[in-house]
Amino acid sequence: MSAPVVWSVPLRTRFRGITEREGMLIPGAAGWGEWSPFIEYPVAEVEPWLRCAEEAAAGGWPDAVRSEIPVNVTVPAVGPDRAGEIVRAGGCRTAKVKVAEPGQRLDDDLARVEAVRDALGPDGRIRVDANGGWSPDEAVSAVQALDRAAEGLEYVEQPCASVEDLAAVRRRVEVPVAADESIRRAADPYRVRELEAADVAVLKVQPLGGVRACLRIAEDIGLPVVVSSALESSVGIAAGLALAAALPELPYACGLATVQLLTDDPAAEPLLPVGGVLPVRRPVLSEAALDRVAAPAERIAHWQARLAEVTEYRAALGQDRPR
Ligand SMILES: O=C(O)CCC(=O)c1ccccc1C(=O)O
Ligand SMILES: [Mg+2]
Repeated sequence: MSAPVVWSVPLRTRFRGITEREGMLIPGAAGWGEWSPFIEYPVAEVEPWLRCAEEAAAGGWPDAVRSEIPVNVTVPAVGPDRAGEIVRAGGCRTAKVKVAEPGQRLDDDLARVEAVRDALGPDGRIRVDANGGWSPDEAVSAVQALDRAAEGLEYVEQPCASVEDLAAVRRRVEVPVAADESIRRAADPYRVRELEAADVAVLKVQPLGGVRACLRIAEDIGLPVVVSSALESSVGIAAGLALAAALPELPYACGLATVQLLTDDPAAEPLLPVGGVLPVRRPVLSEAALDRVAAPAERIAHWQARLAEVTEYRAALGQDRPR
């Protein structure tokens, strides 16, 4: 059995403030698992991300009930021309557009969404993701304006940061509301259900502790689920696909087409959509690709130290094995 590998690749365009994405690939009996928490996350928050990688490596994903997953193209907070190019290159019938980027204005979002509508044509679907960037009042007026610019929004993801504000906005707009950070970074993901704060649950397998853990949340939360990536390589995307494939119902396109945002990938055939869908499969890694994406020595040392930190954290909790 081979040892863990650390990969690092530049992004095609800056996304949530990052220009480079990196992580660790962990081998196991069932194949590779990906552990790629964001650099700034503290140890308690990155521990469930490791559980996801360990589950992928060890095996035990639930049975698939479908073999293809419809996906959205993800449009970062770029200018309108670039947004149109990304949508046309993606070949998807649904686009998710980032809005409320720090340092930008609503006019930038409106121009981006209009360009996405032009590129998609009248029957494509448009959703927007504000990553909690608006106050409730800002959210209400922005959502109404964006709904007009898009000629109809499918939903707005995480318009405000807190779950209480999400619930308040949901009562003031007609556009459906999706919860993302209110589930994956919340002490209690079920507050979304208690407060009736959302119409859609966005689930990401790494922050939520793996495919089986997410399947349980999906069963309990009582909302339609959109499986979305955390900007993983094809190895991590495969875990999201395993969840999307196992859900009894999948009424929306998933946010798993983000390998398009990376400049390279460790897989011989990266998980890029064809005709708006991704196949449900694990990628095969190639030696040549692993050489290209290999991280420099100081980043390997960083990830090894971080892994040791999680191991110590688990031991301190009296939990040296993952839950
Ligand atoms: O859902 C998608 O289309 C892509 C994934 C995505 O947007 C994302 C990727 C990394 C971190 C956060 C987010 C997010 O949904 O907020
Ligand atoms: Mg989101």
